[in-house]
Amino acid sequence: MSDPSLHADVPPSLVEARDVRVSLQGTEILHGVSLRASAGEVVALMGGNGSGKSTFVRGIVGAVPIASGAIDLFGSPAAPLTRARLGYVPQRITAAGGVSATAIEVVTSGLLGARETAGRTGSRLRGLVPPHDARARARAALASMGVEDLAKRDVSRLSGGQQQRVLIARALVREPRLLILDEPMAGVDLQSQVAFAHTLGHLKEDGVGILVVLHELGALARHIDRAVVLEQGCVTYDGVPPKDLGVHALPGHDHEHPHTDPPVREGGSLGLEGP
Ligand SMILES: Nc1ncnc2c1ncn2[C@@H]1O[C@H](COP(=O)(O)OP(=O)(O)OP(=O)(O)O)[C@@H](O)[C@H]1O
Repeated sequence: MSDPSLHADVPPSLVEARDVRVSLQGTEILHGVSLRASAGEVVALMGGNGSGKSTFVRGIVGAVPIASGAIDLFGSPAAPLTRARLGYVPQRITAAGGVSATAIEVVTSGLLGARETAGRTGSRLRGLVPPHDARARARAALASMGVEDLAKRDVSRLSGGQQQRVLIARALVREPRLLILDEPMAGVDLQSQVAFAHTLGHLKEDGVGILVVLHELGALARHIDRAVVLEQGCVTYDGVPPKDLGVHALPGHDHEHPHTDPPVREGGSLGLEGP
């Protein structure tokens, strides 16, 4: 990494990926992707289906190996210990996985393995048992997602959108400095999206860095500082988020269905620049 003192105006990054390549089953999926997010910054990772968004965030969290390049988390090379400090909500998984568990149990489980649990510094049990205030923290996390009333419900019987909110609460309960969300709004109704946008605003004010995979900026638009667009495993845009545009404006989008979005501009421009 370059000497930060040489760039005093650039805030230190919570995540910095440089020239990341990932191959899956013999095919290179990411062809040198770079991205950074700093404290208090919300970065939207956008792009058409199959452009590599999930593969990239899975590379950051260590779910797929990177073939080359580098990923720093909290200023150090990514490693299991540094990865344990981030909050991650993967794309479209069911909360319970067939196991019967209440929403509050699912959220409390987010505190297991966390290295920064309050009150247990130095304990051999640190990270292996939930902290004493786990249930109160889990309830607060559920409340921040507007689903406190679901605390005692079996997650396997919740709707997809409700499960998604419980999973976001599970990531939030660790109070991570960096939150990585893969399409958190998928299957979530508009009212809940607006509630989550408020939560996101508070997290941002608290200095949390957020990397969020989105197809549309939607309810989160006003909190997004920067958009990074992937196309076929390459970054084709990194800058000011587009206003009122979503994946329809991206070059990789399949334009078979009718809609009223502005056309993609000629000459390699993505039509994503601000107004
Ligand atoms: N385990 C895997 N093995 C082989 N190829 C894979 C695997 N996972 C993903 N891919 C391929 O990698 C490419 C990128 O997939 P990825 O899921 O990262 O895209 P995405 O941008 O997240 O798409 P979407 O918007 O549909 O979620 C696709 O061509 C996909 O088929």
